[in-house]
Amino acid sequence: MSNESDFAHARRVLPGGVSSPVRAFRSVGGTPRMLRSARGAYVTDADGVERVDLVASWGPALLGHAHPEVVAAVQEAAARGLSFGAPTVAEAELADAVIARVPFVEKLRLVSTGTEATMTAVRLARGVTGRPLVIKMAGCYHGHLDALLAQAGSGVANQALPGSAGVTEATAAETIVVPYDDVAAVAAAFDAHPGRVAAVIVEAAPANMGVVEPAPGYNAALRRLCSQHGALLVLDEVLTGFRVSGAGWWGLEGRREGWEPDLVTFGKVIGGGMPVAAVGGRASVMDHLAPLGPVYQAGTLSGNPVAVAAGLATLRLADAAVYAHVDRVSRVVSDAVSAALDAEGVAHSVQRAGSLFSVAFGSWGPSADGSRADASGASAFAADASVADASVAGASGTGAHRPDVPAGPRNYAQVQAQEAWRFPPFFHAMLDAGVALPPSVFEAWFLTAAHDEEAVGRILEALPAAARAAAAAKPAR
Ligand SMILES: Cc1ncc(COP(=O)(O)O)c(C=O)c1O
Ligand SMILES: NCC(=O)CCC(=O)O
Repeated sequence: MSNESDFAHARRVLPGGVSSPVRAFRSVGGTPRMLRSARGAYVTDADGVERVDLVASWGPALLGHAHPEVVAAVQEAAARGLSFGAPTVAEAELADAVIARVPFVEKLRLVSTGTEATMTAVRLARGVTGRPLVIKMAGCYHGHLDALLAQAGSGVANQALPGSAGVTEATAAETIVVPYDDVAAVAAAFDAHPGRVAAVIVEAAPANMGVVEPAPGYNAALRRLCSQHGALLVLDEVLTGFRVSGAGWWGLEGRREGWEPDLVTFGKVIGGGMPVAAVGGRASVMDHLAPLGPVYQAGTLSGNPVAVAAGLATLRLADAAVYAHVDRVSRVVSDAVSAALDAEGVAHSVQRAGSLFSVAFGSWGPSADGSRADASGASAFAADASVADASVAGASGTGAHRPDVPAGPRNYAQVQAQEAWRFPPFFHAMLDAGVALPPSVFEAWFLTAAHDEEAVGRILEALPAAARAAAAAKPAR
């Protein structure tokens, strides 16, 4: 067993040697490390090399890998049977746990992957409204369903694909893609298709084109536009849900601002490392799902008892101290990344949204009017002010001021224009020094409750050499 021989084996029998493209080292080069085990903040590869892990299974491992109490819950559930194909009380308990944290959710449908959750949300929105079209934002990833693969960020960004082969023109035509952070573009899309938009779907805080923190009032403006036009707002919290706070990104923003989506999707942390995801919302919307309503949705392994046990145990353990710790170590690591890059004169932006962060390479200065660099963004917020004016009384307006919007790329086009070629040498220097980052500049870095002083110390030690490698990088010719 070794990384090289195991990956050669995998490549013979799995396309690209992987079960999901983001795991391949396409954009950073080299051979993916074949993992043998994971515990706490560490992963061990087939060569027996242990590294500090900042992938965290792409988000689910909020508590760290193989938390003993989660593993015990899984073992106990497995001993009672792996799958029943019949309802269990644990599913209702998991729904209770979600509803307690995210009170606008009255009912939940459990599925196995985030993709299924967003697919179900889109079908439900179409079924409820009787309308065909969906508006999504360029650079937002919602899983690999046909309807939402256009300009999808994540692995699609790495492949430099506009979308995916195999998606029919008819399907693509039912998705309207607008730039992120551009309220006017959403308003224009509604105006161009009166009475035909079923839903706007947005990542609660985008983290698949790197992290882009929503500008203050952006999600609220989407809420108002959806209400004005009779469409549903689908807030995709697959990545942010139960990770950035106990009530996800909505808990950091929507609760304070007083808005709610019509549907919310969860994945990743809700399953604690096992395949659980969900779509939730008000009963009046959710009850359109079969068996109560006409929108069909099903799954042999949906609500799987072993997976649900992992999710329940994870949510029960994810208390305020866990979130405070993850917030703190994320800040320590992201500040250290920035300091290391500054020390080498590498222009960059650390992109933060709650405890999520990523690094974008390049320069983004505030524009002369104090807002930001690109003209399209400035016009977006002039439009947002008019949306606020037209909104229902009591809703919070955002205004055209943007001093609180961080500098850095704010949409997919800006993200893609960065000096992405600085990332591969940075990534490999970290890997060589014993720190595993997500193998793409477009992905968020994930800290966990298990990243203690020692693990964080190892990350900090690795950074100066990685920053030197980024400084020495040259663009491909
Ligand atoms: C915001 C968001 N939505 C949906 C998905 C799809 O989830 P899954 O990979 O479980 O299908 C992801 C996965 O990364 C995601 O980040
Ligand atoms: N941010 C993108 C993902 O988390 C996807 C993970 C995977 O497909 O393995």
